[in-house]
Amino acid sequence: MPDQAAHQATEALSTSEVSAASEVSEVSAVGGASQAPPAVLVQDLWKRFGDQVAVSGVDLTLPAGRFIGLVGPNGAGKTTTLSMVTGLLRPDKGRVEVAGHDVWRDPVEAKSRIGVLPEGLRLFERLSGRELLAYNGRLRGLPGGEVDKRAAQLLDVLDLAGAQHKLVVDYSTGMRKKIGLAAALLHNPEVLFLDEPFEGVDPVSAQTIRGVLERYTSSGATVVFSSHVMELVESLCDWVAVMAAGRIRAQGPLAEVRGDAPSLQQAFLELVGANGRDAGQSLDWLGGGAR
Ligand SMILES: Nc1ncnc2c1ncn2[C@@H]1O[C@H](COP(=O)(O)OP(=O)(O)OP(=O)(O)O)[C@@H](O)[C@H]1O
Repeated sequence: MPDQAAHQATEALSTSEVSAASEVSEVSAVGGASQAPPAVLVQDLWKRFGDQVAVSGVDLTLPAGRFIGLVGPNGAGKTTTLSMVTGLLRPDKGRVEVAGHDVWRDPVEAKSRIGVLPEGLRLFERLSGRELLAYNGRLRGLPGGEVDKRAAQLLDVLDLAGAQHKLVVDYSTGMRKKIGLAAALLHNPEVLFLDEPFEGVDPVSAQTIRGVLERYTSSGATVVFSSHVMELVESLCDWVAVMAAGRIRAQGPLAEVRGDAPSLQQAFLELVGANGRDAGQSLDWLGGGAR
């Protein structure tokens, strides 16, 4: 039932809303995939916080039109990398292009093609969900009528129509993720970056979000999302980059990165060197009861 609901809901999004993304895929189809710029190109990216090197020499080439997962253990550098790729944090060194535009030299062009749902999303709490979308749409330069139409459709699809006049400060964690996603999608970006988009989201809402994202990528747009949940990445993504200790350990089509391992989880544990790590055996006092 949630599957059907998500399908019907995503059908409600008009084809005009994905037209920019479709144009991208048509270019690839006519000109050949090799001629379209990658969705994201990262070269020799570095970031240090004091003594801590958070990102050390990351190179990434993420193809357009894919559902891409960026995975890695806590502290691997995923958020820092995504922040630099989306123009939110200045790199110490390196180059980032999104859809062929340099994020740091040509930020206006690059940012008009990007949608972002960052970690720890800060929203204007004293606006209603509907007002927040109207504000974002106008900031993005969309005409008022178009903003109204898209906002109403997104609120409907994401099951927020009933809460559209409620203040954002009164939204639950999952509702905040969904309104943040709606704001990130409103201008129909070519590349959507999502930091842990399913965290704190219930299974029905997760299914709805999934439906929206699948519809979005099927029209030629690109999703890049970070997650710790390997089953989710394995079921959603067709391209994966694995990060550990500030470096990329593997990147490529899901099947290639998984290799002969029985699951992405197993491949991940091997790639980040976590296999065989003491998983609590040294805590010989732990077990309840004894003092
Ligand atoms: N503003 C900051 N100041 C100091 N250190 C930071 C800052 N931001 C990140 N770091 C450090 O950089 C490293 C990478 O952090 P980052 O948040 O990018 O990792 P992550 O892969 O997103 O982790 P998680 O999965 O736990 O969210 C960590 O060691 C973190 O402590």
